[in-house]
Amino acid sequence: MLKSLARKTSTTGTSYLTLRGLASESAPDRKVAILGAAGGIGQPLSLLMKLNPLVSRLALYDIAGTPGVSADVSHINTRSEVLGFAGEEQLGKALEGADVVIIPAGVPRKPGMTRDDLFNINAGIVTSLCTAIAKYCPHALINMISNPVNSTVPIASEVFKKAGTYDEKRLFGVTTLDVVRAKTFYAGKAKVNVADVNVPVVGGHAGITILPLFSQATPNGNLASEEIEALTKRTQDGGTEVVEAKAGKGSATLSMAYAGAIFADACLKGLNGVPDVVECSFVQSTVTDLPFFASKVRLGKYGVEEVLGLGPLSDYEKQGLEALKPELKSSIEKGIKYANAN
Ligand SMILES: NC(=O)C1=CN([C@@H]2O[C@H](COP(=O)(O)OP(=O)(O)OC[C@H]3O[C@@H](n4cnc5c(N)ncnc54)[C@H](O)[C@@H]3O)[C@@H](O)[C@H]2O)C=CC1
Ligand SMILES: O=C([O-])CC(=O)C(=O)O
Repeated sequence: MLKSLARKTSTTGTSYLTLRGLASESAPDRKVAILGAAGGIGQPLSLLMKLNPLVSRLALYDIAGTPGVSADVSHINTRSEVLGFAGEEQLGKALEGADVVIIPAGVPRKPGMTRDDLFNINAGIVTSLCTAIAKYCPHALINMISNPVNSTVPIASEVFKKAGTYDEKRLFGVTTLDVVRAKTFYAGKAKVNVADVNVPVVGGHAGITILPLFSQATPNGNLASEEIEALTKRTQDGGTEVVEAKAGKGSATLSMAYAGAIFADACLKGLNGVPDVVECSFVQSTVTDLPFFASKVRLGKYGVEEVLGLGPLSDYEKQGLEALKPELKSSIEKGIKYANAN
């Protein structure tokens, strides 16, 4: 029986994903919309959000397939009411009143592709969805999963600016899967309990732009520098590892749904006034000279409460930081340029 699967999940160890399946009488009403809910990520993410007692209404939107997903998920005896919406004419209804909008809509990679190879298709999808968000729920917190995150988040910011609704505190690129992987790989190598591990991951969400800060990992595993380098590379290539293993059938979906559920849960806790909710996320930032950057973020009643600094870096991490900047800068600029040309 799914009685309690409470798990320690945050970078700081203060936030929990509680899958208790119990209605929470005292939690305020919160509507969560998932755009792309019939997809590989969307379906398990819909399930996990249905298990979250902080959600009172769950809107599942996709271009097709959502009536089935929502009928299925709606039979689960947890707090939230589930509604399915299919096709663009129902998008407004799916979004109206949403507190958090999670976006796993778009095409995934196949072997041999980079995340940037998804740009041409996903940029258009994200633009149309964000245009609707600006109209129907301009104050919602946006959790952007669609790749390439390093460009889709800047695209979303420009769409919102054009619509006059941009609030940098409410736009998040979901990089939680990088943290989830870094924790798992570190725990395996350091032989420590994975539930106790915290590792910040900063930068962006593609290849070398993913920079895990193992020098700050807790508990201290006393790993050799070659082990840290191998763990860094494995974290950076974690997505590709899954793409290759799936051999043409898509990219990470189940681990991504888990990561997306953790991040959305943290957003809801922040909105509800839970103190000290900290997760890594790709947000508008002044931590480096780049306009968007992933780092630890404190979540609050209005979204980002504080973007936290990087903390002390090892020489290896300092090199990694300098090495990632040109690629991240050009992905950000590509997104901004696209949004302004469309
Ligand atoms: N941020 C991250 O860490 C990760 C991001 N991703 C990204 O998430 C995205 C989705 O991946 P999967 O779920 O595996 O793909 P999928 O192809 O299984 O599902 C995508 C869903 O989006 C829907 N969709 C397409 N256009 C839409 C639109 N205009 N409005 C609403 N829905 C629309 C499709 O109908 C489909 O159901 C990909 O871009 C992938 O690269 C995947 C894993 C990790
Ligand atoms: O690798 C991909 O294309 C999907 C993704 O972003 C990840 O798994 O981190």
